[in-house]
Amino acid sequence: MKAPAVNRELEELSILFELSQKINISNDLQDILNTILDILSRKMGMTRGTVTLLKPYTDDLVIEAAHGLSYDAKQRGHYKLGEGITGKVAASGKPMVISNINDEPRFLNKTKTRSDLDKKNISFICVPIKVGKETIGALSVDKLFQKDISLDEDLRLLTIISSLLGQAVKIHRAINEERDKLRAEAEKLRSQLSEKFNFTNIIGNSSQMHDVYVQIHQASKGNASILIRGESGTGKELVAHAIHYNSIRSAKPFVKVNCAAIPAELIEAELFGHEKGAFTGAYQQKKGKFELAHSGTIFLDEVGDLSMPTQVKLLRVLQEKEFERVGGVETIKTNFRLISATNKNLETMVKDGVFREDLYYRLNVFSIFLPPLRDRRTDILLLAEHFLKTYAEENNKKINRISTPAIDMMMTYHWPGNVRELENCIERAVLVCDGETIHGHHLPPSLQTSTQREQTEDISFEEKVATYEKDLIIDALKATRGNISKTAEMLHTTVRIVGYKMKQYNIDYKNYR
Ligand SMILES: Nc1ncnc2c1ncn2[C@@H]1O[C@H](COP(=O)(O)OP(=O)(O)OP(=O)(O)O)[C@@H](O)[C@H]1O
Repeated sequence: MKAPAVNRELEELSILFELSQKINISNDLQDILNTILDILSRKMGMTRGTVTLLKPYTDDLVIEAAHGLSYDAKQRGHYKLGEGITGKVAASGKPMVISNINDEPRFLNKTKTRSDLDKKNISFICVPIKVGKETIGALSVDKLFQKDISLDEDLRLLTIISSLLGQAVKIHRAINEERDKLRAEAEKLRSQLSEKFNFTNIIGNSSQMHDVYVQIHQASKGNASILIRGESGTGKELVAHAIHYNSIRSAKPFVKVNCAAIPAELIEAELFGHEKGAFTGAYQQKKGKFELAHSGTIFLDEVGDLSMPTQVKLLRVLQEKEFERVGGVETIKTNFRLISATNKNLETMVKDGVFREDLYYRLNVFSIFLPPLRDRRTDILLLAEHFLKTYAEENNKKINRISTPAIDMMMTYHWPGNVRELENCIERAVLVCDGETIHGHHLPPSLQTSTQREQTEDISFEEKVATYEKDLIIDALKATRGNISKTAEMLHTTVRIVGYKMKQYNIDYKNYR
């Protein structure tokens, strides 16, 4: 059998090892503090552990974490520097040990968690938490008073732990300061930019977005046709709006046509209008989008989805600025500005003979590219906080923070559905969150990274392949906004196979619209 002293040393070593590991892997200070107090209680019989920290630039001490204290008791735990034992330790930077708190008049018992009966047998140890020479708080614990056991060993262990804790607080404060600095800097730049360009609803401070702002500014000054490119959900429509509302046409109509959503046989009537009786169901004359956009801007979204015959007609309108309604003979002249957008590779389509080269040049006089969100990660936090504010207000909820682990999950995710997916993700998180902070578990399962999954699940080869297959399909559905034939195209497979796999994995395409 090992001697008690050896046992104690082993126990201390294992505690210190467990703690330093926790500090190494976690960025979440609350998590670290709770773990420390939990280990002290579990392994050393130290109950009611409390970490009290000085609020920066004040002499107020506030309970940051407490083991075995209710929420109300924690709220009562406010001290002034120098007040009570905790306040004295924080003020002097020296530890205090009280073998029996019943004999100690300075013991304030502010949290009111010990009854008089309890107090009889309790010792109290409080050590300062320091960063360098500065004392930033105190760590205290209760221990059952035992006549024959010296408290010196506990004091020594707590002093080591509090120095580890000091390091963790220091790192945490440095990260927060850095983040606040970046946020303030981003806010400053954003307001400078929005003063200059007034694109208040477009969020993003990455260098790529700065290029986009400059291009929007240039585009809105002229009258040339603009082609906006980028994956689905990157903000192409937002940019089209910004160009229009910053141009001299801003007081005139902005007319949007989603070329992919209108059936091929109706697109011409939609664009150019029709006369009464032009086809079955044409009960009266109807103006087309080009006519409605007179003096304003027409925005052709998903222009890569236009059929060849419609492309020919569109080309004529762009060249001559005139057209006839379907079934009509009168030539209508309009003055519009054209902005179009696509997530397709038009150059390849031209090469493949499915998109007219002359139309391509007409559309692409000035092009603006919106980079995918995964290529401008510095915008993720800014966008997430913007959406958090919007949806918290909309849902009357007081959520004002996103936890560090949740931020890490968002920063490492690849966002196949881009900003739209991030927006949906935050909207959902706000709905399911019932506190003041968005945590990792409020985010959708797709944000759990594959490494996290591998760590938690010991799964077979077949299951891994199935997970990969499922992820591929879901990513493609997000990128195509739930369009099955485009998903099949993107994955170089058939609609039948996608349909079969969706059934197999219980995936509903409607969730990605
Ligand atoms: N930079 C941004 N700042 C704020 N919101 C954004 C930004 N980019 C996109 N969004 C929001 O994300 C959603 C999708 O944006 P939008 O519809 O403009 O994308 P899109 O590229 O036109 O997508 P699609 O190609 O699928 O039509 C919208 O709700 C939009 O407001």
